[in-house]
Amino acid sequence: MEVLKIENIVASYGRELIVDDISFHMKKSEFTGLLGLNGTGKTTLLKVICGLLKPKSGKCFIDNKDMMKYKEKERAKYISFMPQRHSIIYDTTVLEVVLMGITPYLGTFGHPTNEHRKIAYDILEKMDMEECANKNFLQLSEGQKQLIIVARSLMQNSQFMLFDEPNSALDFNNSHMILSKIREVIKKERKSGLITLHDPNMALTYCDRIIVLKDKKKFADFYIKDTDSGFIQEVFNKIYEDIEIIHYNGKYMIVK
Ligand SMILES: Nc1ncnc2c1ncn2[C@@H]1O[C@H](COP(=O)(O)OP(=O)(O)OP(=O)(O)O)[C@@H](O)[C@H]1O
Repeated sequence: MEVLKIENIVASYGRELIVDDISFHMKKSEFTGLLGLNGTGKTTLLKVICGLLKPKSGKCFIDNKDMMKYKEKERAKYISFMPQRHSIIYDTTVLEVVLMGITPYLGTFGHPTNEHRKIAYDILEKMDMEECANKNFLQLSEGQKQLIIVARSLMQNSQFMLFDEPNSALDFNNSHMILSKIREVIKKERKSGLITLHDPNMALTYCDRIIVLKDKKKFADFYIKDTDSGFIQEVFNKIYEDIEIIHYNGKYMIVK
């Protein structure tokens, strides 16, 4: 699996058009930030890409196979989606939540093996969360829950990983930790990530490429290292207004 092609996606809820003709490709070893103001359709687009929402028109292809031709469980082996809000409402341990990531690989009556448990522990350890493994998930703080849901996505180990604001409830340190962890997995294992973020500086720090949505359309799509600061400033000024771009330690940062 080399490329996920997102082609001419149009999506709506009822009559209201939300995403209008968006196309791009997700490639191996690439980490892409999806930016845009509240309500610009970022989550809607992610839901279409992972197959949770049927588009009005347009298609997604993995290596030229229409993704809708895959059964849900099969598709989950190729694409993971970390939603903004988890739907876990029953008592279960943190470890069991992380192990849910392995479900697409198990048969109907299959259970996670000891090897799976070891992998889940390792992921928790890398996030400094191993001491929580046997705690009740529902009793964690919202930020800790968010870390565990990211861990579940990493456990799923899909080629294409989608994350919807995985750092929205995280403190400054954990926010940086989780973004650098996701980047590390993408680079080491040659995966491909698409992440919605509200802080453009996090995107400029950790992503290779930035896609910006505006007025239901793809407004900009650029690779940070190939793009000059003037262009980036122009794009972000049209979104965030009155910003300036500064160059610090080899990275761009924007200030308002
Ligand atoms: N289930 C739904 N039914 C109807 N309208 C919806 C639904 N989900 C989202 N919308 C509408 O679609 C538009 C885009 O929402 P979406 O959640 O995709 O935006 P977003 O860019 O992810 O926003 P945010 O940054 O606030 O998370 C919004 O106007 C929203 O009200």
